[in-house]
Amino acid sequence: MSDLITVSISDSTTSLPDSDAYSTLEASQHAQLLSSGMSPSDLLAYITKKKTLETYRLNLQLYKTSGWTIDSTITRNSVILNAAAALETLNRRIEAIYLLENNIFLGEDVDSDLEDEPMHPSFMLALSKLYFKDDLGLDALKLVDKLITLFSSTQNPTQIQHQRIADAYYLAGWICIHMDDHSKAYEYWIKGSLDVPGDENLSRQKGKRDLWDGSVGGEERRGCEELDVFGSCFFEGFLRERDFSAFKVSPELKTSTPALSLFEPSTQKDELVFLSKKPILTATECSNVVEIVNTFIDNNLSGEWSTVRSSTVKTTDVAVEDIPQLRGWLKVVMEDRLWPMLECLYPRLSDGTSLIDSDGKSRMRLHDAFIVRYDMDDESISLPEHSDTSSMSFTLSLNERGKDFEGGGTWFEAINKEGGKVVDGDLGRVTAFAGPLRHAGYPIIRGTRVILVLFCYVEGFGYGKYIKEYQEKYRLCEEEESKEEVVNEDGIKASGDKPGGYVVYRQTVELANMLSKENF
Ligand SMILES: O=C(O)CCC(=O)C(=O)O
Ligand SMILES: [Fe+2]
Repeated sequence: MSDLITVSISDSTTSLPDSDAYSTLEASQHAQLLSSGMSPSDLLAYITKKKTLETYRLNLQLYKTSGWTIDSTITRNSVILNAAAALETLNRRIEAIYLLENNIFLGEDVDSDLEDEPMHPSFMLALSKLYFKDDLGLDALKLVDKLITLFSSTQNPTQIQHQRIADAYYLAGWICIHMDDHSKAYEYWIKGSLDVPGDENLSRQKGKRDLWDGSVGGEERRGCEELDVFGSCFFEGFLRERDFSAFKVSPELKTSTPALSLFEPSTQKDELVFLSKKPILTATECSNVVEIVNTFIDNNLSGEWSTVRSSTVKTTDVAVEDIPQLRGWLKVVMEDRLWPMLECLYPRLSDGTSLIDSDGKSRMRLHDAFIVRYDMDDESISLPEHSDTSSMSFTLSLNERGKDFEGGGTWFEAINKEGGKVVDGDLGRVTAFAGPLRHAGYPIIRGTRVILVLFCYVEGFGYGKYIKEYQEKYRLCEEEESKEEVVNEDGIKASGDKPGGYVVYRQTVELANMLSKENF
């Protein structure tokens, strides 16, 4: 999960500053640097760094001279915030944190005159973002909670305060997602959307719960009949041994597989990946779904697939929540087939509970669902190694190997110590696995492969603490840092991708935007 914060989702355009802020002297200096061999992107980085340093120095100077007593357009708070933002951009986070915590410029000969005053809310929000980026999730959450409490007691909040509280709720949710506690994240987002009605980010998150949670109504079921939902592939309940091929974590890789920590070892028996022996979706259902997706892309995206994630390779996918015709169908599939399947595959969690609550209802919830397309002609042929933001994930094959494509499948690192293993389900079959496992979309070599991917979580089961404990027990963090990527002679990794690849989901891109908003 650490790539969540370290990956910088920067715009790769290399346009130079506009002419207003750009003197002739600077322009000629830059032209010289370019002609001496500097690349445009290096030049842009150089210019940005120089400007940020200037911003920092200017604000330091304003602070030293109490500039706000002369210039009424600035305030002490804005000076401190601007300076801290510049420090963060300059990769001087410790100084930025110190400045916001103490109102003192570290290493500068200037005293604070604000020592005993309570921290300003804008500092709290900025500081919690910095704590979060610095992997201090608990500190960040504590501060953001304080901010939420503070605002809850504010009468008639201003527009700015409204935005700040919406951001605080939004950030709180992301901190929880990063700590692998989806239930708590949605709690913050739902409460936030009620406290700050109309905030787009918060209502979209609440909208996901309104959409996916709760039993399927009769109306929704009837609407699904066309999709052959009640096809003949139905199992009379699932049996782990009979209906699935199970893949064990290789004994040599157990200590480097924290995903094991989510489950009770005696019932899980080191089996974290399962492939259904029979189709879970009928052939008609699969082709109907693919047709609906293609029609959606044609009608809404001018026939062009795009992506909801950020990756080092070209990826094309679409979120199921955005395709109205598929929503009811997916709900029925989850309730009737996928949740019962998980109950038999993952009978007991590491906290001793099961996937059924005390009322006999499933605790499984959908976090995100995507239709993913790999297409040889479109150069989107694989997905680099990653772990999902989920306790359990599914990939379901919506078209046919041999007929529609060759290659592909889901690669898992932990189930074979010699370069992992590709698990490839045929049409309508499902691969279920523990989300924190390292896996990849293995490259196709012909045609178009279409799959449905689901990220799920268990209501009330925050698994972050189990992962952390496991990592600490086996000191995985240090190992991971020093772990070299194993690359074959042809420069390709066992997972089928090039070295250094990553993939992060839409939520991570949104998160990165949120963290950099208003300079933080
Ligand atoms: O292509 C596959 O089978 C894997 C897809 C996957 O891991 C994902 O979309 O998160
Ligand atoms: Fe994945």
